[in-house]
Amino acid sequence: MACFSATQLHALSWTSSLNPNFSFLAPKLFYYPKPLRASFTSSNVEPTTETKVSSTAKLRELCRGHVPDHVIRRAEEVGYVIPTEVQRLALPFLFSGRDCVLHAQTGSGKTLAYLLQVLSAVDSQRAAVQALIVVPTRELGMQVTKVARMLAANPSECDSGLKLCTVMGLLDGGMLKRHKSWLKAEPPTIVVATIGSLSQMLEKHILKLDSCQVLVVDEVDFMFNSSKEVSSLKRLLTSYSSSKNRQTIFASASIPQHRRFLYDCMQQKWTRADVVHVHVNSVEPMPSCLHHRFVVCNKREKNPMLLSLLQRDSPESAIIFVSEQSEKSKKEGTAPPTTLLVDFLRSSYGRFSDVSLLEEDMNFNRRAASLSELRGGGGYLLVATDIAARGVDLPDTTHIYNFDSPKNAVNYLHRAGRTGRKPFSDKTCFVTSIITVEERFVLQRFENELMFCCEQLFI
Ligand SMILES: Nc1ncnc2c1ncn2[C@@H]1O[C@H](COP(=O)(O)OP(=O)(O)OP(=O)(O)O)[C@@H](O)[C@H]1O
Repeated sequence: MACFSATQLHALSWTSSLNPNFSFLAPKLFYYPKPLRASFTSSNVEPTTETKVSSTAKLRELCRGHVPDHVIRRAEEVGYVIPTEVQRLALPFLFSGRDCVLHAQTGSGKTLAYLLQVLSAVDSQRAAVQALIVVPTRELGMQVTKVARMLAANPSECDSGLKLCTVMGLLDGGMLKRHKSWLKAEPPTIVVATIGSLSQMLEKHILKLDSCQVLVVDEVDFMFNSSKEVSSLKRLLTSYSSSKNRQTIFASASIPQHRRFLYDCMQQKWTRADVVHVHVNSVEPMPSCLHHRFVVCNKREKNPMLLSLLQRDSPESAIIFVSEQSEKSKKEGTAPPTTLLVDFLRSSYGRFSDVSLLEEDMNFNRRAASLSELRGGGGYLLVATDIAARGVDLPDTTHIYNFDSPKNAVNYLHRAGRTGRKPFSDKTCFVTSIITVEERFVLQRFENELMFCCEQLFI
């Protein structure tokens, strides 16, 4: 094995981050001197006196003078009293108006961090779109819209005749006709949008971003990696509005080659040059309360193996990830693997009254119904494709099962991150992969890249 000095390694890691061809150096993390738990990079930003926050400060103290009092009260009412680490570190930068890349573990509270800044920047008395939040899926969009509306709601001011901050969900599969009338009649203060619906509105000049002060792109690495979305996203960042006239916030739990990404942000003018990279927990990309396990079996034994695992674990609430149906199998008219598994579980596993399903090919209403049923309370068993892996917040999930292996380490991280989503809880949650012997080395690669250890179960 080649041996590098710390300086050489730093240089290599920098080069590898800038040049995608160096990505084979991924396990470099093992040779790194232990990085800081939280780091501020790109423009070598260290917290200044104004941005330094005591580690015991409550969310109220952090937000005072920036976020309207009724929003802070709402946040407290729903239990957001102590800030999470990313909130404590990022909010001072966000409130100062700096562009930020929020790079922190799944379930660490990035949504509340950017929503508090959005609600501090907008003026609800102005009828103009002042903040835009772009998300990759309708499901995540509905969730963010709901949290934004919940925080913005203020019945007492409504009574006193003051206008409330309005939030529009401009999401794929929504009623675009109704949204057009809404935008023309009285523009909402905040728009949460998927890029497809947003682009239609921008191209037809129904939505204008002249007054947009804050632009958030959630799950930013996913958006830049999606061939369908990337050109629209780039147009949004540079043509439809200018980084000079807005605050830009990017968020994700995974930003592979983040130095390269920050370099691109500045070079391509997606952000201003003094963008801050708030990187929390760079040593541990996944929450530490997760216990990772695997079982080995033949492909044909996967169903009974899953059943044995469910009977053994007796999960309170679980998500089972299954691969999407291949184009070939669609053409052949075969039933999707998700449907087959749901049918199998419905007939052989009686612990839950029903097994829910969430996948791309379902119509949007059924997808929405599936998620709201789960949020209704009580335990659930959800069979899903990777559509549920990004951003979806079902905090009661205690177990994740990878019935089919994720395509890469980033997908593993986001699937695993659908559990362990209670920021101040140490309760162990389980991520279990059902693999064949041949897949063991792939899982080992994920373990190296994401720095976790998987225990083998013998059932
Ligand atoms: N300060 C807080 N106190 C208590 N709970 C919080 C706090 N901030 C966020 N949460 C809760 O933590 C959970 C995860 O938050 P959120 O969805 O923002 O995570 P995230 O960082 O965006 O995760 P992902 O990368 O998976 O999208 C949510 O259920 C949210 O309500």
